[in-house]
Amino acid sequence: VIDEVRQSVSEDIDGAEILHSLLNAAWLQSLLKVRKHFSVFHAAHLISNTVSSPCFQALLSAHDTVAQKDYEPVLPPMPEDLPDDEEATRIVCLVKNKQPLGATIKRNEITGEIFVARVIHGGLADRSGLLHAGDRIIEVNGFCVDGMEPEQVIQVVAKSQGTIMFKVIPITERPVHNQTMLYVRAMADYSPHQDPTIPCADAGMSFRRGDVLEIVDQTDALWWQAKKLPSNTSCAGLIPSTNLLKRKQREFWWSQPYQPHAYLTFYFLSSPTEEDMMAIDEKCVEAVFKHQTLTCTELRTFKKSDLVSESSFLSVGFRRSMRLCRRRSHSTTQPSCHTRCPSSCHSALNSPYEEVVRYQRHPQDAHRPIALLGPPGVGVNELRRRLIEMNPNIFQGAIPHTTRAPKGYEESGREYYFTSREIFDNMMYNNRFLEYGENKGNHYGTSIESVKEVLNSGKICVIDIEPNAIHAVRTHELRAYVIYVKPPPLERLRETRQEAFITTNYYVNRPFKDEDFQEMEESARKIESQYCQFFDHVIVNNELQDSCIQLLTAVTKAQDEPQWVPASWIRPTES
Ligand SMILES: Nc1ncnc2c1ncn2[C@@H]1O[C@H](COP(=O)(O)OP(=O)(O)OP(=O)(O)O)[C@@H](O)[C@H]1O
Repeated sequence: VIDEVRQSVSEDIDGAEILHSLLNAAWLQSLLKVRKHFSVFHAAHLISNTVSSPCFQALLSAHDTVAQKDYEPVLPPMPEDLPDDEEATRIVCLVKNKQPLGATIKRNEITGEIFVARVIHGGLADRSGLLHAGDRIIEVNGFCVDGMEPEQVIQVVAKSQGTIMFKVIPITERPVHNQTMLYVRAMADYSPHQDPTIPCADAGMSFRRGDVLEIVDQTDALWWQAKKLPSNTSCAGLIPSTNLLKRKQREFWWSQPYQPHAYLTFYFLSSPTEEDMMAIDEKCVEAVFKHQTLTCTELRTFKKSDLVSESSFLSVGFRRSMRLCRRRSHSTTQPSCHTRCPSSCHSALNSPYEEVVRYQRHPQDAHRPIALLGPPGVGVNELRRRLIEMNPNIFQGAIPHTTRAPKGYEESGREYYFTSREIFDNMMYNNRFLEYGENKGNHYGTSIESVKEVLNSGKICVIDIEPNAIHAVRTHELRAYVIYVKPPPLERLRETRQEAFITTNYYVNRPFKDEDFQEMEESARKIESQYCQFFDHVIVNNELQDSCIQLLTAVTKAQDEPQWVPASWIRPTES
């Protein structure tokens, strides 16, 4: 066609005539017919495919469900007697349901006016988007609130049924919300009802060391808003900011007799400093309802019967002398077993919140080492031994270093790495030991390299550590998963340990005595009070078989499922 037209143009023939004959050409008419049929068929085919797709069906069904729903209660009509300067006021109707309203109020002590002090993230007020911190409340359900006590205003709100109507003068300049996503692990306990400085205890959120918190609002420099994870509530609670909590800890620490780790267990909070007064001397009242849920775990991959297999294996890292070094450090006030403290550990110790991120080990990455700890005699080594024995192709201990001479049957790199005192000291000064100690004049230690050696071979390294070596394994370099083995109640210890033997300094181990159990419990209490925030998992070693299954489950999860880990492991800030 193009050729024909081109020819006609060059021959200077009447264009209209050509166009007429072209459009009437039989071939063009047929072509147009085919095209028409094709496009109708194609569109119909496309539509029928789309409509019958499961997604579209689900969408239609969702639409029908929503459309059939009656949304109750119907909001009341807008009041007719709105003042002339209606620009300046806003009527906000919120329908009460079982969720918290999520706002605190305060009174200006000079003018007697009532203001919204804080809107809690995720609460009803926040989700409505209609109430903001700084809005002045003039009326609640038709009651003028000026001059009322905040508690009286709350009473009015509490008594109202169905709908609550607020008449407010909106704040002219709303503060910019600082809502960067931040997850932290609490390094201290906090209870809002024991904190006289919190602006509104009912809006506060308690937490315990080790809890993972999602910080949802940092607008206020002193009081952040957070949710405890895992959470099934949309409404956040007030918690002290890092700086405020640090200050409270410092004040508490100075008010206590000397205790090296007092800051970790503070509950009672001192009175606010002058700087605090400006921001937190607000009279705030609110009722907040909260719920918590727990999740449960399941065993994957291995069968219970696997746990009793009796294959022989090389029992690396179970050396008695190394364990005795530790035992001595428990029984004396002077530690005879020392640990490496990486530079990041000091900042971790000083901060009340540790920033964490969700970390999922990539299948090609090295495994996470498993660090077991517990009070002496609780069964750390029994569990570790059984785990390795069950599958020596997957699990292995780290080979310790020693300065003692090898015995006839021993080989360097099998039972121990036999090293000179000079090399040992060198490694010690260069922070290459996770922990080290002395027994009968000989030195023993577990090196970072020996752990990495196991990991590099593709196996999961399972070590037992002293509690104060936690900081040495919770590093970007090792990324250990820490499991605490806790003794069961005294009664259960007596029942289950009838055949058990305690490791002693003497050649022969002896059966447990009652005072051993009591010492174990006392030691467990101390460990928990200082280190529980660092435990990734806790196993109560009651029935040995159950504990083995729990250990295996935890170890599998540590490798295959996402975990909260310090953010510094993923984006290290220190060299
Ligand atoms: N759940 C249990 N039920 C019965 N006996 C147990 C249980 N757990 C461990 N035992 C026994 O208790 C004794 C002490 O356990 P284990 O040697 O593992 O202690 P440990 O925690 O490694 O302490 P240490 O290093 O100080 O010896 C062993 O005889 C072990 O078989």
